[in-house]
Amino acid sequence: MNFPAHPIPVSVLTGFLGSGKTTLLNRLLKDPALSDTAVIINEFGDVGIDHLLVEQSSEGIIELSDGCLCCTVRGELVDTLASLVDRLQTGQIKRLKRIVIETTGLADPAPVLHAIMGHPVLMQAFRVDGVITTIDAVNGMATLDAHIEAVKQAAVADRIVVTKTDLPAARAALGDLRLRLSGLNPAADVIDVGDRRADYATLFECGVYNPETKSTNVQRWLNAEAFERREAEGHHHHHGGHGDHHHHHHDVNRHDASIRSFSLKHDKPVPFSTFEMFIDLLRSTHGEKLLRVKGIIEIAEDPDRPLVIHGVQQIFHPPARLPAWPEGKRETRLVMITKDLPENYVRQLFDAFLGHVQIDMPDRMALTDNPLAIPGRSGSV
Ligand SMILES: Nc1nc2c(ncn2[C@@H]2O[C@H](COP(=O)(O)OP(=O)(O)OP(=O)(O)O)[C@@H](O)[C@H]2O)c(=O)[nH]1
Repeated sequence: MNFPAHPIPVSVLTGFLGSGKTTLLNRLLKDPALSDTAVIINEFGDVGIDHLLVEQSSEGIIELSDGCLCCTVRGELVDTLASLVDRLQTGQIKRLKRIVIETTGLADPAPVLHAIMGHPVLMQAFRVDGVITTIDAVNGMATLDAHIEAVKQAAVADRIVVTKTDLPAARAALGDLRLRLSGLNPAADVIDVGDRRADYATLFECGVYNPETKSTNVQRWLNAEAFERREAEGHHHHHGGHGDHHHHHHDVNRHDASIRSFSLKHDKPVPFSTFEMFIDLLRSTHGEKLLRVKGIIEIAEDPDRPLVIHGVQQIFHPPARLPAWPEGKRETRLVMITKDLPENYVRQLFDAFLGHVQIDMPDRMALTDNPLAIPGRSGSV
């Protein structure tokens, strides 16, 4: 199989049943920037596939009137992606600039990301650009309360689009919903569907590196600053006398207690093997709890070219190198969204590996020899 000159970006559009995925996508597809885009409806054989697009795609892949391509998944997502590459190579498809995969409302987006990130062949042809999640402003709070899938969809997103904000019933809940979403996932840009920013430029090109233009945008991809801002605000609430607001914040987030989002920093170069051991240990012991991990790492052996890591549960993209450090500080930064895995636990493990010795934590040697020595390993985390 010959691969496209540059990996084709894949965007995953997710969101609970009826939250407005198809409505948003149909609007976006009118933008000429999304011409030569293939749309895959990820059916998973359950419910609610979108009739409009499916009807149009009875041949599997067709040209839409605006020049977009559209296909539907009838079998495995992997087969569909592989066949797209085939058709590109045999000239059946002339150009394919992007793929958008719309998941069903009940799906956990992780398996969709795994289909690309974890496949040795596909990951050379495609790159995960980002996850866009729609949340309905009217029903969003109740949906998040009742369905952990909806919470996960919001937690793994790079962009969250709040839909149905035009409805009068949305107004009362909007403030709390936005607060809750930024509590779940501080790094995701939360955009109102009626906002001019709910467009191609904001929702796509979320990746850290665009091989076509050779441009990097770490700030936009990692958005570690959002965690720092939140930490600063949390501190302010504790000490600044804004007790009511703080209480309110907790109240809004009380249902999401199992989800944690936090950032880790380190200001010295890290030997590659040390960092690798840290990630390997974390994913082998708690992989399914790592909803999303992104990071930029200063590796001791090659400190001028930062290592980029990107994981969804146990599956990590093969680590990539950026040609140089982006603007701003040179330091290791990781952002993590976890489920049932406390921040303190991960932080202590990180510190143990990176050499901050703590009295009540086994050091790196002890942890590598015996992972059972990690506090919480036996299920208490
Ligand atoms: N007023 C209003 N209605 C919307 C908006 N977005 C979607 N809807 C309506 O909500 C309903 C569901 O929208 P869809 O776009 O089909 O939602 P979906 O997430 O694709 O739904 P499933 O594929 O069933 O999961 C439709 O009746 C839409 O017209 C919005 O921003 N405002």
